[in-house]
Amino acid sequence: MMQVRRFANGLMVITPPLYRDERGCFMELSKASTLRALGLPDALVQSNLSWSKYGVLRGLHDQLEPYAQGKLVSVLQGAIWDVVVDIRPQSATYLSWFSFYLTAKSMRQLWIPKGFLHGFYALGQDNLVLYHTSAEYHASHERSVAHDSPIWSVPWPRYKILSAKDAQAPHFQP
Ligand SMILES: Cc1cn([C@H]2C[C@H](O)[C@@H](COP(=O)(O)OP(=O)(O)O[C@H]3O[C@@H](C)C(=O)[C@@H](O)[C@H]3O)O2)c(=O)[nH]c1=O
Repeated sequence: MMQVRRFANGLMVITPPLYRDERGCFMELSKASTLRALGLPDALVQSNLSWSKYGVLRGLHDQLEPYAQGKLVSVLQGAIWDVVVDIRPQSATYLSWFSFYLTAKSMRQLWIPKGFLHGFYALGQDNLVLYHTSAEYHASHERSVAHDSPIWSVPWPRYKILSAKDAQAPHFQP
């Protein structure tokens, strides 16, 4: 049975059923009718895969309207500490942050609705992250925000490897 844990309005951790047999196991990662039943957009129009070594911090990112993206995040190998910040001005949890351990072993998926900044810290040696998005990537609309903003004070590990873009990212202006 699928398990769903809901957090800030729309944010959820989904654990799809895992079918084991003598060969190994099987699971559905993304299915239109399941997404619809959960109230999520049933068209996830882009799939992305990133590989990160230990200590890589990607984020915090979002994409601006009209290309804002919901993201369904799964970890295929290794483990990440996933962090999201609610930047929906009308939300009861505006500017609050939430974090989740996602591992290949647990196969928990995180659904991040539009209106959240997203980032993660790679915990294993090899960390493969697959995520499906509800809108396509548009370089002109992507945004990087400083991960270490005093607004949310996320306790990131000290050791971190950032892209040049993320290292220079401006602080979020509420
Ligand atoms: C995200 C993305 C990047 N790219 C390109 C741009 C660049 O040359 C290269 C690496 O891009 P980035 O440095 O932005 O990759 P990365 O730092 O992994 O960006 C990702 O971070 C996580 C936290 C998210 O939430 C994603 O939405 C995305 O923003 O890949 C695409 O072609 N399509 C895409 O959808």
